[in-house]
Amino acid sequence: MSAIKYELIKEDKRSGARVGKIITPHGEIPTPIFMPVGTRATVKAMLPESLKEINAKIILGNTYHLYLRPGDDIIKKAGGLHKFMNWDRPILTDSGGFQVFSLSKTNDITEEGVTFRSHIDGSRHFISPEKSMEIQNNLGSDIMMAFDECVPYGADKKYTKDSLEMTTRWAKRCKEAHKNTEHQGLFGIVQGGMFKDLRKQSAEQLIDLDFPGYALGGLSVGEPMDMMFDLLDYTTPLLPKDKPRYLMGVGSPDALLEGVKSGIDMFDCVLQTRMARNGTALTSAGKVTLKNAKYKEDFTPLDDKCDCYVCRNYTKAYLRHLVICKEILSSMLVSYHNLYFTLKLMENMRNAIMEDRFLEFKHEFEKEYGII
Ligand SMILES: CC1(C)O[C@@H]2[C@@H](CO[C@@]3(CNc4nc5cc6c(=O)[nH]c(N)nc6cc5[nH]4)OC(C)(C)O[C@@H]23)O1
Ligand SMILES: [Zn+2]
Repeated sequence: MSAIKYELIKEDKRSGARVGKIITPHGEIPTPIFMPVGTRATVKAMLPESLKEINAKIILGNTYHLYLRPGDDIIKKAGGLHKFMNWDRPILTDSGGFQVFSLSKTNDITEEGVTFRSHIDGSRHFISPEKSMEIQNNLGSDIMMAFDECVPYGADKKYTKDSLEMTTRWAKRCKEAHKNTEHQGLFGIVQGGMFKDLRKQSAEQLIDLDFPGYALGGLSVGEPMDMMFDLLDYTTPLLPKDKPRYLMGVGSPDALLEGVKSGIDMFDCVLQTRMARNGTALTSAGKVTLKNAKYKEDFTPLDDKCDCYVCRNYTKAYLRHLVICKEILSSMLVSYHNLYFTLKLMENMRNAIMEDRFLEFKHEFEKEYGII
């Protein structure tokens, strides 16, 4: 019996968009949903109470980072990641493979697993599918991701095919090593690079292994946006309708709209909080770069269409002042607004799908945001 169940509530008649609900041991998640990224047991500059205020339903943690610091053994002793970070809602943990490739300098990939040097102190480590399962089990996340190889953008077809076939073998090993099936669900990750036939092969092989949910990996890795959207449109419908689909590492408002249109249910991205720390806000009229001198005496809210705590209590001039002075509060307030804006966009998409006006909503948003 899987710890993760999905209920399909409504399908859009004119696109792949759909509304659903994911039921997890730590609560229910309405979909489509955006998941704030809490890599090292914190969504940067956000209190758990603030995350609840903006209606965050699920956050991400990361196996690679938490294994290196503070150590999954310490988090286990603390009673698991939920207790350790004071977050009692669902948590999804990525499996570590991707971070090894994107963060650590030297890594040696074999059938057994990956040997790498820590990006923190250069110490040598080894992660296998079994080790990734052990770490995620110690963390106690509601949704665990299979250990996979994310091939770099531009990898050739032979390498990509060999890699996806190893990722399938690793997924099988993860499933066999996955013990705590009552309390933790395990999602497979579709690879296949930029090749549609390999994406199909990867999806079919993982569907045969029967996971409670499927992620699209190997995207948002530097490929052109329209290439990602084309692969999305092709691959998403290959996945089971009665299981959640998760697009890893995506994304900006335009990518979220396209992903929902293709039938994606779950998203995560560091963009919202990373941009905030650089003083850039997402608003209904597009991006606002607060450092711009034109905001020096602009005493209007960040976004006059946003009803969040930040837009109700502060002005662009004040936020610009905080950013220029590199005040810690600037990261807190702009992160709060960017995440609220993104979660509100997902809620508005869910409502539009329920009311059979998703494509109209998408067009209106894109026009006002400046995408079209
Ligand atoms: C969009 C934005 C701002 O997000 C940033 C930066 C560069 O892209 C990101 C986001 N893209 C991304 N693609 C992924 C693919 C996989 C994957 O195939 N497997 C597994 N296990 N996890 C994955 C996680 C992923 N995250 O990846 C890092 C390098 C984490 O920084 C993120 O641009
Ligand atoms: Zn706001």
